[in-house]
Amino acid sequence: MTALAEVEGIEVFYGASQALFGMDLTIQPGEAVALMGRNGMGKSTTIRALCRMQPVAKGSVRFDGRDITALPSFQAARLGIGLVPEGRRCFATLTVTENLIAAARPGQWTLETVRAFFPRLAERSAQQASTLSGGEQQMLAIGRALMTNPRLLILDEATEGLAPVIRAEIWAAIARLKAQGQSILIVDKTVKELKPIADRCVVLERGRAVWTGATTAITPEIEQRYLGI
Ligand SMILES: Nc1ncnc2c1ncn2[C@@H]1O[C@H](COP(=O)(O)OP(=O)(O)OP(=O)(O)O)[C@@H](O)[C@H]1O
Repeated sequence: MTALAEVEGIEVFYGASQALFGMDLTIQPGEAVALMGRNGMGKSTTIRALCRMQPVAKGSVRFDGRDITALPSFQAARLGIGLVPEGRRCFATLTVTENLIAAARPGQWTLETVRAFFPRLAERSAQQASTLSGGEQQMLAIGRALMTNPRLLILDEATEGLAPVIRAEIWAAIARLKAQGQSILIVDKTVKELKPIADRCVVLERGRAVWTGATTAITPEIEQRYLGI
């Protein structure tokens, strides 16, 4: 089976400072993979490299068997890499509907199906994105990514800063996507919330993958060693 996404031995720099030191990551079709690790270990940088928003100095990025290492980000998006960025970043002055339509590309996800998936967005159709609650903005950010009909949906800290009840709602939505066969890459910090959703976990330490395995195989020792504060 051809992997959906394959990051192999990548090195990434911010100016003179190196952030990734031979990072590897594979996502199979239909798989939900969690990218974990302490602050500053390179999770967001790995995502940025995969989305082609960050140049890769060494190694390769492949999507559906195709080498995309040198592709610009808009072309990676066209191939089906859909990012829900950290901090949500919707168009603040546009309405919910305008935000969704602006992202649209042909496929099963349309304004109607996204509204049915997040009824809250249907209720808020005409409301400006800037006036939505944090949870609603997160739903809109996910809705926007779905509107691109991504083959791989990437969620960077999707539940950060949200109240527990809203977090649960977002996790439930992600679980529904996973059940529909959506391939997902999730960056998040809470093992407890990731366990029921992610099939596999890749742990980063100082810019490389140091542990990978089934999410169910994460022991308290692994948590303490790589994720503990
Ligand atoms: N724009 C940037 N310019 C310079 N250095 C950066 C930049 N973005 C990230 N870095 C550095 O690259 C390294 C990896 O950062 P990255 O944001 O990928 O980590 P992370 O695991 O996503 O962390 P967090 O959980 O805090 O978001 C860190 O040392 C960070 O300081």
